[in-house]
Amino acid sequence: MSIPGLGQLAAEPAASDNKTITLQPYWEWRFSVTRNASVTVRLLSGTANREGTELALNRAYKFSNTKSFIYTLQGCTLEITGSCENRVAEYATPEESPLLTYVNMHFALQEERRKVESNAARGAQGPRVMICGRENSGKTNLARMLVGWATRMGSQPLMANLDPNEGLLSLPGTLSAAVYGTLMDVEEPAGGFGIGSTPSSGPSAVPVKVPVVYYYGREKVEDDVAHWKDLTRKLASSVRAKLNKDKDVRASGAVIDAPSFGEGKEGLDLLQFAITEFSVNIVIVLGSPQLSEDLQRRLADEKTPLGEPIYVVPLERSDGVAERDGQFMRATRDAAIKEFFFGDAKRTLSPSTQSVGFDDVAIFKSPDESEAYEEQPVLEAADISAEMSHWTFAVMNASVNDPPETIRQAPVIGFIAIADVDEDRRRLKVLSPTSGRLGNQPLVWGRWPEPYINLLG
Ligand SMILES: Nc1ncnc2c1ncn2[C@@H]1O[C@H](COP(=O)(O)OP(=O)(O)OP(=O)(O)O)[C@@H](O)[C@H]1O
Repeated sequence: MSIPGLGQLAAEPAASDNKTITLQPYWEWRFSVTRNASVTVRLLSGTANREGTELALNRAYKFSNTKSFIYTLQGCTLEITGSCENRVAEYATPEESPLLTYVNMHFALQEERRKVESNAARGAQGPRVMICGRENSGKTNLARMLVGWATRMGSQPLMANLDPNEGLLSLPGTLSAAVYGTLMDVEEPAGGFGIGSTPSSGPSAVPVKVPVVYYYGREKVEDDVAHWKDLTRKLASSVRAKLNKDKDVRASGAVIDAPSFGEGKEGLDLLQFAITEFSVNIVIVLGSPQLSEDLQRRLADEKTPLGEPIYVVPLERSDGVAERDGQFMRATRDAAIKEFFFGDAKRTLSPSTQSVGFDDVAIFKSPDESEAYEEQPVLEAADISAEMSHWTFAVMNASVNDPPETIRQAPVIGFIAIADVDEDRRRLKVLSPTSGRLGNQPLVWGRWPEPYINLLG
């Protein structure tokens, strides 16, 4: 797709020296940096944002293993140090940038929030917005921008992620939600579940957000639709409880990042299911006219439980959205898991390593695929084996004596990893963010993400 006015600057394969670039309002500096490289960005003048969060003047921000962009609404000068593919996206006027439509959307939402503020004590709710679109349409980015901008204006929206492929303040393979009453982290807005939910040994520059997390343990919604629907229902109910309990959050509403479904009937059914569960009243569709039309048709006569109509708003997909191949996604997952246990350059964590007897833990897994097709899959006790080495396990907020379905749908307290299995001595080496005993909590062994890294190696 070509956008009129977009200066097609050739991508620079690698810039290994310092350079200074000046961006006009609504221009973007797009960059892609590999796992083994890093790039440092410093804002020298003007204002600049990454996702919804402003960069501080003269502070060095370091990025690695990411494809992203820094944009400016007022114009800025950036100093770039390091090696990465990058380019400047120029627009002759702000109207030609998709960002302007996103900013306008934000102001429309802010206006809705302002309107309900005075009635929030009587149950009025701010907008519940779901962002839909195909793969790589920029959904997650837009969700983060809308939440970041709202936070900056004093709102406290909830953000929820229904796409198990990427974790929000959590590990991949989960569905989660959290209130954003404060800033996101410019360098890694996705990180933090381990730090937020467990005592950490390092200080955090950005206030901690404690998410509610459910464990799906698979990559795609299609892998186990019934389970995804159960967890989506659970997450929606947690979100509802939060909106009911806190009037500031209620006035701010929620932003929900939907999974990328195809345009077929099943995808539409699942989107409609999530829209109903979360009482969504604004559906943003990024770059997919067919999906917008189909949703518009389906939702035309629907109302939320508060009696509101459901609006479908088609928005343009930015041509800057980057393709991320399997290798890149795997590196991102590895980094998220490693960061959960060990922290990052800014916050080093010291996980504990415990030796635990086979009989002191209760591990559950879903039955094999073949059985799962026959009937609704439930959990079954798993025999401990060397195969479990290097996998992560969800620690569930349930008792080992609870029925399997209760365990499977319980909220997650945290994660542990099995570093080593000694079958002869019947002992496990367990890596945990905290030093407390594992206790009576059941552990669930998902099927994804697979262990790619040796966490102790
Ligand atoms: N304007 C842009 N310039 C450069 N990179 C961008 C831009 N917009 C988004 N990206 C990057 O493109 C990638 C995909 O974007 P994003 O995750 O928002 O898409 P998505 O639709 O949520 O993807 P998924 O298919 O995983 O659901 C991300 O790495 C994101 O940072």
